[in-house]
Amino acid sequence: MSASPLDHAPSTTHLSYEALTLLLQRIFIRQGTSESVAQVLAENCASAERDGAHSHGVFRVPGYVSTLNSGWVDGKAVPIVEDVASGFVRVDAVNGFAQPALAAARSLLVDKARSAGIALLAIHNSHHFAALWPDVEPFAEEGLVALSVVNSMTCVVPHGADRPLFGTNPIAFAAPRADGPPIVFDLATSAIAHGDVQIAARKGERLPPGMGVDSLGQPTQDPKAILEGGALLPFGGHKGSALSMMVELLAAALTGGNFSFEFNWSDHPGARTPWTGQLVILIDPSKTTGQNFAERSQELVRQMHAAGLRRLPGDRRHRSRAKSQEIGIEINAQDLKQLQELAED
Ligand SMILES: NC(=O)C1=CN([C@@H]2O[C@H](COP(=O)(O)OP(=O)(O)OC[C@H]3O[C@@H](n4cnc5c(N)ncnc54)[C@H](OP(=O)(O)O)[C@@H]3O)[C@@H](O)[C@H]2O)C=CC1
Ligand SMILES: O=C(O)C1=NCCCC1
Repeated sequence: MSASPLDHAPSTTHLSYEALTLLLQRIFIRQGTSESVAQVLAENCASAERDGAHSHGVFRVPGYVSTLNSGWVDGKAVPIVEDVASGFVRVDAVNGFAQPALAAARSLLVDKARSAGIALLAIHNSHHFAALWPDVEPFAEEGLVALSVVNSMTCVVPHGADRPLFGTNPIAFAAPRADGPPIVFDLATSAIAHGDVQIAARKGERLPPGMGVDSLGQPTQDPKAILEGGALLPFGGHKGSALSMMVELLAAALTGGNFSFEFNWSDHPGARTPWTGQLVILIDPSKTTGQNFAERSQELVRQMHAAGLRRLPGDRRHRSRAKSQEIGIEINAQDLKQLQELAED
């Protein structure tokens, strides 16, 4: 059999952050979003891929596309920002994505945090399909402490319960420090993110023990059994379960958004984005003790390293970011072809 030219085609390729963002922008516009929404989603998705956050990078694009095509989310929604009180901002995302809602409220929120010392943003009627750290990291780069929570869709069995109720409900935190990038962590309150279960299923890999149960409620390491009628478990038993419950309360009950179990997308085949809420809290640390917070957080990091810690949350992302900036963002050639097709569809 003679060799096909494809036999020699590279299996991966590298794109600059700008080129990937432009490609993603074209896809989102092509699939029915406004230019401004496309820009926010494209930057978010390209940042995730650049930082090696693969469960929420280009892997998510087909899900965005099928959701937009299903009519479940409004890709052209214009968020309504309400200045409700000295430290409170409320946004109705009008059935659009959460990140454009955050972008619309951002400058008002930062002004309030700087003047009152603390400010709270409650977003409802919103869809979040992404990693949460891009929502908080930029605030810490401006010297603010930021905390955000978002709830997702029912797929996690609360500790001690018989059936799924909670979402995978991530918590993201960012704080400035003196001699380095902000300290950032961003974690699902489930034992594993739903996206990582999908990726494992696609690759035919088994999961570590303790991540989920099958349709009979029995422990399983088979990602397909979790996705097809099974469910995830919270991380850390009752502790992760309590945090997940807190996320439901803060991201949904407090904002006016849906709990993870409250929306029904069955009339929209292809819909993948949870229709929930998001809370963001900003604190201006200069208003609290008068001490230099960034020096204090740097001291904590110094002591953690002195205690033998080799990896801070966020270190892996920053290594991936630095590599991507040097050689470009690595994209699987098949994925790139699919993205190009979606941009021209
Ligand atoms: N929109 C939504 O509804 C949802 C989004 N998600 C997203 O899924 C993503 C993945 O979540 P999850 O799987 O829980 O994340 P991980 O378990 O991979 O990582 C959680 C955090 O811990 C850090 N970390 C991981 N391993 C170590 C280690 N060995 N030492 C020190 N720090 C470590 C990570 O830093 P680093 O990044 O540097 O590895 C990260 O900040 C998140 O971005 C989350 O926002 C999840 C659920 C729902
Ligand atoms: O990975 C997850 O878990 C989720 N990510 C995006 C929104 C749905 C849940």
